[in-house]
Amino acid sequence: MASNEPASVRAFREWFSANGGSIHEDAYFEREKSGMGVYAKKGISSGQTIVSCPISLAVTDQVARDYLVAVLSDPHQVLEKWSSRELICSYIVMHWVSQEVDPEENSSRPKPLHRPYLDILPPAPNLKTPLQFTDAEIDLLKGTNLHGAALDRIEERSKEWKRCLSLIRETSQKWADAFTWERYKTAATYLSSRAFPSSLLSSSPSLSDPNSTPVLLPGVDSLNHSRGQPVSWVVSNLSNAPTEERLAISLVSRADIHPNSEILNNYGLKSNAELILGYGFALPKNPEDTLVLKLGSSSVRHEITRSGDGIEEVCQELALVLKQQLAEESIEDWDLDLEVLDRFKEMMEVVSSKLYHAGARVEEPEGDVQADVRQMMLTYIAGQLDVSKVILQSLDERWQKALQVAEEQGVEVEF
Ligand SMILES: C[S@@+](CC[C@H](N)C(=O)[O-])C[C@H]1O[C@@H](n2cnc3c(N)ncnc32)[C@H](O)[C@@H]1O
Repeated sequence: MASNEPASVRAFREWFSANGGSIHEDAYFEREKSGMGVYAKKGISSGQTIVSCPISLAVTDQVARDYLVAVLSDPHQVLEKWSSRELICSYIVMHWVSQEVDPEENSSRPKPLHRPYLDILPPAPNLKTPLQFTDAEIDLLKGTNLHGAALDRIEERSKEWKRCLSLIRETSQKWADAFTWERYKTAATYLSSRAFPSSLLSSSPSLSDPNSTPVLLPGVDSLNHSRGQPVSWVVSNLSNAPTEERLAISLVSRADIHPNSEILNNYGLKSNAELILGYGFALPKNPEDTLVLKLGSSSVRHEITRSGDGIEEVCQELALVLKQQLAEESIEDWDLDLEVLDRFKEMMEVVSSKLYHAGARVEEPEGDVQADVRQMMLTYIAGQLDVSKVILQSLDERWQKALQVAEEQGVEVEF
């Protein structure tokens, strides 16, 4: 219960409410493997606000830029080119850097503002996205879509870190020494696993605005995810003054919450690949899983769903490729269909075999591989295999139909 909450949570609550935030009186934080979970002391009925964060407490790119402009030497032109992620990650890392290198209370430099918030976030060893994977863990993903995506993610973040580091170094070598890759990865993981789109802060909150930037909302981001959990976002005015600073974003539960049960959020419909890359967890039998297929050197990316959406598009692309290869030669439609299905099936046999091999490697209890990462990968690979079975089954059904068409035209197909 609240009185048994860790000291960091008590400090967070104090800071949060002193700055206009509020947490439902029957909600309490409990330490768990991934960080914190939020639970209900008593039943909480649908329609109640669970947590409300003033927009003035949000970590936005503007907050990050203002701080960096104040502490760095001559940053203006360079900061203009930084992405929202670079700004926010650097702002987060500077909390640890300034505490370590510049700890005196009376230092004239401005202090970053979100220390009590960062103190309740999961420590680096609890984070499990590919940014934290060991080389052995990354290697286990070979043969899956996630392998390339994980390597790309690491390379992108590493480039960002180096860019940020070089500006920090111009101000202080000591700061640069403390602005480590490990810390940047932790900040980037906080952002990928906890950020909300800035479009949520507008008067008509939306989760899908392409121009939106990532924003951290202390307290609101403390809830774990449950697929389909009914919640809503409400932008409200904390006082009568209609200024931006007085606005707050609240998470409202749209389901009754039972005593002692976890209070959950809904992060939206995400595949296990997205969940692993950004959040470091996977859901068993996730209905949002997709298998990504690309034909040869084609740049077209086909995402096949568990219900088989996307298969037809692969067949169409294969048919185009085949027609180009045949050039002037004419081919009956049923013959083209069978040829397409043959090629698709061959491709799927390779894909499935790579997935089976990846699964078998992950099951071997060897190497520098954490048990929870191993389990997460098995869940992911099982989902990939499920989709590949859906595809193979659909190809068989399509094969039968194409044969029937051939027969109706009096053709006997030889194998
Ligand atoms: C926005 S935070 C949620 C609160 C978090 N547990 C904390 O300590 O603050 C997202 C992180 O919580 C964990 N998480 C959320 N939902 C989860 C779920 N359904 N299963 C496993 N881990 C989950 C993951 O580590 C994820 O990166």
